[in-house]
Amino acid sequence: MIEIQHLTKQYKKKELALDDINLTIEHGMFGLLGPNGAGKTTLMRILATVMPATSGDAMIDGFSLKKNPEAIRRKLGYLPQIFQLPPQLTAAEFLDYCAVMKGFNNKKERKQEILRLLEQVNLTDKQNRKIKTFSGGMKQRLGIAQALLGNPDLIIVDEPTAGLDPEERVRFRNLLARFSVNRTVILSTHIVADIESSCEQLAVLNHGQLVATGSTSDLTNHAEGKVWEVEIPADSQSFFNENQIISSRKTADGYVHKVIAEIKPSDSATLLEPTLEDGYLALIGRGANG
Ligand SMILES: Nc1ncnc2c1ncn2[C@@H]1O[C@H](COP(=O)(O)OP(=O)(O)OP(=O)(O)O)[C@@H](O)[C@H]1O
Repeated sequence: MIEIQHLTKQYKKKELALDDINLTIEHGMFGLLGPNGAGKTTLMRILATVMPATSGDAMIDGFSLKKNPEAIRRKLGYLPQIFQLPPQLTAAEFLDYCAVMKGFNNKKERKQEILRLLEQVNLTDKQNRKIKTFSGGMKQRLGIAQALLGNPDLIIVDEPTAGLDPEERVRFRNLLARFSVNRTVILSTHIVADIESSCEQLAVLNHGQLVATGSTSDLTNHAEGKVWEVEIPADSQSFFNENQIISSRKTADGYVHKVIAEIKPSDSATLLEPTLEDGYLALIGRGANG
């Protein structure tokens, strides 16, 4: 279990990247959702002991991040948002190198561990191929294999699906969900679909602040009674601002907008059942993404 207590981060004299974060994360797959610049990477890097917090602490399975980062490092696997893989090495050579760095000194044990990991991430038949020939999805799977070295209790994965095609994204998400059965996996993303099917619990960060925690249905409920379908005839002007519009489609007579509004925006507007994405967009204060 992870208990984050009053965690704050300030980069030089800039505004707070994390502002007094308090959060409990249990076993299973946990989603950390937030728009670009929300503070997700900052939080992931602090939990992964790569960077210190300005103030506050987190207890990870009883160890303090501040007082005992080495003990936490031993229990932790981390896949950063941006990582470089050596293009000339094969998948097996790369994992062998990582295993040596992690202290696997026995050659036979190291080999067994690498074969186990390659199988887990479905790269056994690619183990002798050079990394420079790998697709984005294969590189991410190799990245998660190095994070799984030593069977850590906690895996932190920062925006892993960026740049993957839809099929690879689904495959990677399923892979993470499988690994979360006996451990904690924290998945940070700005893509709601990454969280929807796989995370029981989640938190939403925005401008360095924790704006929601709970289940996916708790998040969906933030948009309850606020999502409307509105028809705008071709000869009328749309009266919604960009932040309210979730989606638009053209019809023969004009447009149909899906919008977020606290009150019924027009007589003909129809109330819709919110989705998780609607809940998220309502919470961070915008309809249109980006
Ligand atoms: N090394 C740094 N020095 C100064 N400011 C930084 C640094 N890293 C991040 N920031 C700032 O801290 C805030 C949070 O950034 P962070 O990268 O943690 O957000 P994020 O949610 O991960 O966003 P993204 O999805 O774009 O990576 C942003 O305002 C960012 O500009």
